[in-house]
Amino acid sequence: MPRFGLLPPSRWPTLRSTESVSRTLAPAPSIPEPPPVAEEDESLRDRLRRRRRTEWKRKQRGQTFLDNLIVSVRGGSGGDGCVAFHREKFKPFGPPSGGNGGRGGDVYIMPTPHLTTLSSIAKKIRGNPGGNGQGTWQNGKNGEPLVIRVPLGTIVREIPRGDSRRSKDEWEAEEESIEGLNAEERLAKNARQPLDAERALYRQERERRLARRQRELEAPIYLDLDKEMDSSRPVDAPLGARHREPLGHLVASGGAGGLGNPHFLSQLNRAPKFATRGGPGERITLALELKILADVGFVGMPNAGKSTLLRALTGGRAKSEVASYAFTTLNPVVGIVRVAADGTFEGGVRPGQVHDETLIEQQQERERMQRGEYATALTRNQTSERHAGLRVDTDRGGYHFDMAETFRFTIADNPGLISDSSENVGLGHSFLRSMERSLALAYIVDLSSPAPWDELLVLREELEKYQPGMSRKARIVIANKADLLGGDGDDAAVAEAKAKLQQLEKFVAEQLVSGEGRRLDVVPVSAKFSQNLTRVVGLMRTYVQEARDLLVEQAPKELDVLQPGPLLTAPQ
Ligand SMILES: Nc1nc2c(ncn2[C@@H]2O[C@H](COP(=O)(O)OP(=O)(O)OP(=O)(O)O)[C@@H](O)[C@H]2O)c(=O)[nH]1
Ligand SMILES: [Mg+2]
Repeated sequence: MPRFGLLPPSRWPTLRSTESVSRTLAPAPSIPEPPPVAEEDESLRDRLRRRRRTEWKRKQRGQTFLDNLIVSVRGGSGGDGCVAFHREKFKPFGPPSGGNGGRGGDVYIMPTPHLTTLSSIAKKIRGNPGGNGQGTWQNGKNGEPLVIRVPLGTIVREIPRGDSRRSKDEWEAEEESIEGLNAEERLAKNARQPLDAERALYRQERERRLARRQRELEAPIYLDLDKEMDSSRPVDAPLGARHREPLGHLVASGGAGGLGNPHFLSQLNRAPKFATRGGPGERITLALELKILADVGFVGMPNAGKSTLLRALTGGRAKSEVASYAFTTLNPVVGIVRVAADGTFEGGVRPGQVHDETLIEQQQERERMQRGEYATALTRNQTSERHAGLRVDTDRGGYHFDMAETFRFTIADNPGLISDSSENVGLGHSFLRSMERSLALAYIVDLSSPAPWDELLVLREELEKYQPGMSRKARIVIANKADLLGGDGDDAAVAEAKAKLQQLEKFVAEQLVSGEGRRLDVVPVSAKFSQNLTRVVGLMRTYVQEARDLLVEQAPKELDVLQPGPLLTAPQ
């Protein structure tokens, strides 16, 4: 409703007549047709639409996997000093007795193998504050150190000055807090007294900050945390010595504690009624980046069976979702392949195992539970001879691979790559970052599709678009779903399947080469029915072994340093 109260009635607007109303409702003059949208605009719009859909899909399932994170870290602030005077019977004016504040807690960063994602790390981390001082000369408690636990394979970088993602440092924050205040207000805000002790404290804090700025310029923090920190007790430690668990790398130290009022006792002031505040902790902004360390990375189109293969190779231990729709896998999943001396692997020890779609398997599991099969299954300490009454559960447990294992490597299942993934179509190709450090890549194609070789060209192109030269890491083409070919075993269908495989092999030999001009191996398998997987594991093992040997060869020879120099050699 318009408010006319403030206007004289002569200036009130007149109500519109019905005629004018009907005029406004008359059909609008026809708008000229917009010019036809250029084809490029159309494709751009299409790409944006797909990107939005991708992001929506990732959000819908919750962002449980995170491989890039910016955290702002602040050391704990020091506790404040206390103003107190000692009181005792028959001593009405005791000496000043305020305790000092405790030091703020330092913040450390430590890699741990128990995490696989950065999603559990808070974006703002603040160290524990030091306790305030109290009366009767009680000093405040020092803040407990805080350890930020990050997954193995995390790279920590300090964000440099001038980068917009960086949060303020101590000086900038202090400047901002006193902006627009006059000198008196500034003094009151900081409660700083022009005293010698106070000045000394201020100088100390200034020096600390200057040293930190210097360090920031000369050696910004860069940590490549791909090794677990050794927490074992040194063998030569004295008996009964206290063993401190490692805390990791120091990233932000806590602020100094404030001084209590006994510090300001002087000849002129016998009853100082002031103490100092604790100093603020260091502030730093860190960029964390997680690079998964999988030895072999899977690259394939959606629905090629990558997740099924991961489950088959790890004996169902790696839980990657399997379903018959595209983009089931949204984030990389890592699994471990354990191999015995005779070439058998953990996933292959139970013959006849079928790795079906996740929902179907869950349903089967539920039915098995309802039939009470788990209740009568053998536990790890029981054998079928001693407990003849119990049934041997062939599907679960019972077989322990630990004794037989002689070699292990990790494999990573990835979301599907499609043509134009580099333009953020599908799930994009940012997840390929996690494979940059893989020792080898495996192409997975669906052999039952009409032209599996076309998939290979797309995959190679997308890898190259992500990082030129990346496709040279590919060592093997796994032709999955071979069980769907060959019909019921009639000669014509088998001959057709063989011809298709030969065509694929020919294509690979002619078109694809990996690093050092090597030909890629082609292996037909059925991930669902665990067929021909021993061969795949054997080949992967050789790639991983070769790459690891190469790494050892290229690594700087640490032993050379230990060789005795001319001064250490025994006299002739
Ligand atoms: N017959 C047969 N079906 C298979 C085989 N491997 C996988 N499948 C089926 O193919 C479908 C897709 O399998 P997934 O393992 O989810 O495929 P993916 O490559 O991980 O797919 P995205 O995660 O979407 O990229 C599922 O229905 C599987 O049951 C196989 O060797 N034989
Ligand atoms: Mg998958």
